[in-house]
Amino acid sequence: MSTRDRQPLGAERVVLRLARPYLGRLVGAGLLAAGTELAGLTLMATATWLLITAAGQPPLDVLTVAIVAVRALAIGRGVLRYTERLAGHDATLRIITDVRARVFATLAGRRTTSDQHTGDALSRLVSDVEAVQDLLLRVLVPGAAAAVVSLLAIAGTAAVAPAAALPLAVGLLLAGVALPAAATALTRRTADRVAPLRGALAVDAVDLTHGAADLAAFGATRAALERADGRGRELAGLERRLAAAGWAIDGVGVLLSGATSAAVVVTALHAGVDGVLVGVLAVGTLAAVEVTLALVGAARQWTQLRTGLRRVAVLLAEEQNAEEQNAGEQNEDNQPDDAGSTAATPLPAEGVDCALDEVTVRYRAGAPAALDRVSLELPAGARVAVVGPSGAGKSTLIGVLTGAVRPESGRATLDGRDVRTYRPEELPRIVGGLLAEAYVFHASVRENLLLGRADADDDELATATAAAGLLDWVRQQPAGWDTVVGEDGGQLSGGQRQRLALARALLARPRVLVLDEPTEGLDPQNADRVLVTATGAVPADHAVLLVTHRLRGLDRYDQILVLDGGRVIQRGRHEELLGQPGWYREQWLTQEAAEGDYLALSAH
Ligand SMILES: Nc1ncnc2c1ncn2[C@@H]1O[C@H](COP(=O)(O)OP(=O)(O)OP(=O)(O)O)[C@@H](O)[C@H]1O
Repeated sequence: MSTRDRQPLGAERVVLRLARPYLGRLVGAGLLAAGTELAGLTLMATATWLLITAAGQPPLDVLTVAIVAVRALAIGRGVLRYTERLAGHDATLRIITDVRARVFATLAGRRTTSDQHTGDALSRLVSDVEAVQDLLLRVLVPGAAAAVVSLLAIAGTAAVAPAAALPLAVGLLLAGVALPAAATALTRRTADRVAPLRGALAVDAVDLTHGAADLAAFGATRAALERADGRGRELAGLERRLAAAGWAIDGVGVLLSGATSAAVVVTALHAGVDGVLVGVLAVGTLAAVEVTLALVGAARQWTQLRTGLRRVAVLLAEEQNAEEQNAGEQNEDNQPDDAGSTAATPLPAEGVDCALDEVTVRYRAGAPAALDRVSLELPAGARVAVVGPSGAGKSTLIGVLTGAVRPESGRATLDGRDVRTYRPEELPRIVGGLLAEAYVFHASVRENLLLGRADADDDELATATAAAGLLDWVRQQPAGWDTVVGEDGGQLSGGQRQRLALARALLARPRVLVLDEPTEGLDPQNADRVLVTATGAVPADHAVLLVTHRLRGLDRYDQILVLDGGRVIQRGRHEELLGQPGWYREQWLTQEAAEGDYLALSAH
């Protein structure tokens, strides 16, 4: 069966498969939880026996063992509870660290779906991964403990009063199976709506925060707040409904506990069991049913967790399919250096030859192709520019090169090897640079730059910053390299922010430098100057792929690709393209005319 045909595994199975390396720890936690509950039950039964027997004022030595046992059980139960919590959380936190890393890797490497909201991603990383934690800690561990304690309680009762074991078994079955099933049926539909609603609310929160300025500018703040408020109220309503169902079920649980205890007492009395033992059975039954009622809570938790778990499972299945597909493609390539794992591949020492081979990209099935059979040669040291109208597919082409966008067909290669067979931490050192909407961190200029290359010294920082046209500004700042730039570079102008991102890209010195609109936000003269100094700072054997709207300066480029609607409509050098009718010449004439007007205006 091909990996494409494979259905995602059930959510619980996906999680359990990830938990497999930690199974020993989880079983240990389950046994400790069972031990804790058993210690509690035995404590109640022994204390009851002690109280009833002591009322008859027997000699002290009759009571000594029970007194010691009560003390030991009381202390033991606390110790067991503590170690159970430690073991359970230790196992679970290890598992969810794995899960979170995988969910993050899948979300980070993904640009192919349209439901890409930061808030939704955040909700997947936080709430949905917490669902995995809750499944293990609040469903599986207490569930296992309740099952073990129930069986031992029935066995213990059967040993003391065989007739009383039947009503106890029935009560425990009702408490541990029927009531949890009823709880699930009652709350499932409501619970299914809670997780997506939480995701939507997280999306609203991120939109309201990050988009506050734009919402205000368009007078849409009130409508957006009302929408989020409406969702918040709907969520609160659902949570209230879940809580009400929970209380009702808890009430039934208490009734069931009393009824089971009464049935056990009546049966034991009929069977002629000793009065003291009947008391012990009554209290023991109450304790056993209470432990089993934990399964109702577990079932309720499980209904609330299912949607989150399913979303995590779908993501993890996606990641696994991608891994398997990559492994398959590598084997198909059958190149000598591809024989082992991707981890074993050494980085190419010098510049690399990069190419796109008949690449087609579609963001959604049935949608028009964002790239349609695009081919491109970018040998080591080449300078290639990609131009075209907005939405032509330029950023998508960069996404394919950097491995962020998965082609529907065709492939991007570095020295003949598919970019997607490189490890995620390895690829950016070979192909990378300034991508669209580069993020500037709320940190100092130096820290933002060092993200490009952690071991760069001050001279290298200065060279890259000068090439990006930002060095003078840095020198003018009282704090120099330590100037803090604000959240997403909020304390910089648009142009300074862009130059900082460009300097970081230059400092990283990838063998194929991609620059997506590197001079956006700069005035025309500065844009031209910065582009010349920036590309001049790139080592001669490194390739440069520039995406730009501005055609000035492209006469220095070896090849220009004109994209429109995802297709290459023109290809050639600047002079060749100017010499033929088409988008490039028209755009050049328009820009030159506008530039003339701009220069005339700025001269006044
Ligand atoms: N993540 C995405 N999900 C769905 N469609 C997308 C996504 N990213 C881009 N597209 C679509 O793919 C097409 C090409 O987009 P792309 O961003 O590559 O164009 P572009 O040439 O870089 O545009 P611009 O010059 O405006 O940045 C567009 O129709 C766009 O709507």
